[in-house]
Amino acid sequence: MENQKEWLEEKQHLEDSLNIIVHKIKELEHKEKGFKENAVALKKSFWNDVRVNLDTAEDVDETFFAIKQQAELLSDSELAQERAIRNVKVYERLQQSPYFARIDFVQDGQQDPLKIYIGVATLLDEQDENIVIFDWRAPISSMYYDYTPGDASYETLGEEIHGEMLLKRQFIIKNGQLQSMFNTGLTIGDDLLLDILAQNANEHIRSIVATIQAEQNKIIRHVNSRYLIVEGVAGSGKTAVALQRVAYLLYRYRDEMTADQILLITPNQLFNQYVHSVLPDLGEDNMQQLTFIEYAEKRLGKQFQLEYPYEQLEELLTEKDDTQYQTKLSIISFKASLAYKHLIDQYVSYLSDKGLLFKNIVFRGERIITAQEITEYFYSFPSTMSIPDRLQLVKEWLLQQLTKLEKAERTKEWVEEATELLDKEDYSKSYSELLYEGRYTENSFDDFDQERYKLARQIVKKHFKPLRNSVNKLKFVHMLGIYRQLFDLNSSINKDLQHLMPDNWEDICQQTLPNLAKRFIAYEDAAPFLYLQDKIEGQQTNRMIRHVLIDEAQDYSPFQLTVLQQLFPKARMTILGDGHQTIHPHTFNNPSLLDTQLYGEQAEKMILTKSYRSTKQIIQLTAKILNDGSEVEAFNRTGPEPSITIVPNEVELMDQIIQDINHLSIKFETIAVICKTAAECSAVYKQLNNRVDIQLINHNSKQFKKGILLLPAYMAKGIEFDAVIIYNASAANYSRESERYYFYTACTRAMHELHIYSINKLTYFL
Ligand SMILES: Nc1ncnc2c1ncn2[C@@H]1O[C@H](COP(=O)(O)OP(=O)(O)OP(=O)(O)O)[C@@H](O)[C@H]1O
Repeated sequence: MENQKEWLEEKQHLEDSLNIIVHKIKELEHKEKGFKENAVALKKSFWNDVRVNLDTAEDVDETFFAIKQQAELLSDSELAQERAIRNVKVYERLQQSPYFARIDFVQDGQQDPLKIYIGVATLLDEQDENIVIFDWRAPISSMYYDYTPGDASYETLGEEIHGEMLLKRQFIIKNGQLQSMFNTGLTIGDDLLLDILAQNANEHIRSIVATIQAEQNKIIRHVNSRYLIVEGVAGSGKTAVALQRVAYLLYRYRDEMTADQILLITPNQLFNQYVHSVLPDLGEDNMQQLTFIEYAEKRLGKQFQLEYPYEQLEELLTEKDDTQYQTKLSIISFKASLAYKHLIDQYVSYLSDKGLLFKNIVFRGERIITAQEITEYFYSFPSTMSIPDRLQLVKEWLLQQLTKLEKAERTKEWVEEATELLDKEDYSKSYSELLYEGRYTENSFDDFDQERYKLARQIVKKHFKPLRNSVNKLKFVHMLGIYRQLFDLNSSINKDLQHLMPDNWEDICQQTLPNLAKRFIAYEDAAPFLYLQDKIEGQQTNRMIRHVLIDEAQDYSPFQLTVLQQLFPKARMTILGDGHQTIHPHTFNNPSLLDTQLYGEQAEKMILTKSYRSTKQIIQLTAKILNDGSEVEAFNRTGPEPSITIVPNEVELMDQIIQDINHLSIKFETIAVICKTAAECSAVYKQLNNRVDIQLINHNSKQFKKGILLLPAYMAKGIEFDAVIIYNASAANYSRESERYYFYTACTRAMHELHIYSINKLTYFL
């Protein structure tokens, strides 16, 4: 009876809230119409309201200000209209589901409890006086995530407010209809969470706003330290939390920060698509997204061929020869290390006195300024000046030299010839320019010479323009040569800096030089190359970005972190990852980005130990792969035991996988067949393609649709699927200790079912 009464009361409350929302929408639509009409009227009357008078300088100023004022009025009206449209959208979202929770809280010293309804946005009453729905990010809403009924507190404006939470209730409201409600006890609606986690996977990660757990809430709302490091087991919600955190930061700093000042660094384009819908679903604009290789490509891609991380991985994962494998691995991990950064720092000090390389400046096949001349000019400045400062002076000097050379060039024969060959259009352009400059008089004697002179000037200027541009961009610095010189065993650098070079330095040189000769920058060289370039040419920075989040941080090297820190000097950082999912070789034998020591005093670390993605059975099996005693706490959701099947050959394997797919397709929407490499995927695709409807995902894939997917493990990073089939977990396929975490990452993508196959002997990881 009591329940029935509460149900009816809540239904009534929902109806009242919906009425307010309808009222707000109508009001806003009315206002929006007004702003629109105003903008149209302003546009129509724009020139009537501005008196254009250009007679005197004062008149020009007056006209300018009148136009500016009118433009500002128009822009205000358009902005107000945009804001109104945006708010209508927020209310329309609230109309579907105005709130997901209610807490009743009585503050110490007060009598009446406050009923706090919590939703994805704030709703005020019709008079705009009282809050009907609290935004989930409001300080008071924090209690919903942090406490169970009983003593509770929250912090607002630096003050701690204490009291008692009398009730904590959750709602499921869909299409404006109350579907269910339940009072919760110990943790936030285990039932609701269970319900959500048992659902099928999606092409996009979902918002977790209604079921954020207390330990996740701390991360979302943390604002104290410059660096927040989050180490969390597979499936513990790191990505979900990162996205909720962006929404929180946008709310908390809404007057200071916009979505385009937040950057999420992601592993690949597929992942970008996977996470891109959460913020719009929460009514916020999306943050910017970038992969490290995209950044490197923006800076180096035009001049060099860059190796993609997947290419590096494929090469290592398919390397059969153990010695070769170890050599490659050690080279890659040295180039990712802070020891290598130190070597480059010392190299830069060395270059301060000698050894910087320049290019000749060539015009029409002729060296007009030699590299030697530039070198001499550069080193004529004292070495107390920084290299970038000296390069700026060299640049100015070169531009002056070019101006002199350009003048001298005008009388050369080739210019005369080029003038003869000009078409009518160029002539008339030069004629009108001369007229504009007041040098053409229609009747003066030297008009013809003037025109010739003008044309010659134009021709030479046009030919010199690319040179000037290159000088302005410091292209005269021979960056590739400078980087290459470091690996030249015959150069004096190798003697001077020998004490900083590892034992296998010769191997490193032998492997690097042929690449550089082909203008090929291996993935492990990208960050060091950019770092060296910045040290020499001057630091490139982006001061607009205020917060950088690095997801899957375990796969970035300390060197890459340095490059990012220098690139975004104004940014705070949230760094999320799981050491057990390290798959990129450059991180092996190097400090992890999850290690606070890399950041000094300014870092705080938070740990997530509970996994929400997979069933208890899957978590128990995958935890065994780690073999280091580490514990993964499973959320209490059960499912069938994962299967491990040994088959004698590939034909049998295909048959079994097809059987599995057919069987799994009945209950699930997204089934992934995960292979070790793209090469293996291609071979499997050929076999499966005409027997089942399967999507092949590779490094170029930007999105996936629900269905059956075939992909290499590195592309599945960060993503999840209803069921996962591991293609061939044989001892032959996964034999190296360094592939353990790679295999673990693949298996932990499964939410509900995991099926592992092996041709003959199974990998020792299991
Ligand atoms: N509080 C929560 N409420 C509902 N779902 C949650 C919650 N926390 C995590 N999840 C769900 O658990 C799954 C795993 O989350 P997510 O992908 O963010 O984990 P992760 O730590 O980034 O995993 P990995 O490191 O393995 O890629 C997702 O489906 C996510 O929606």
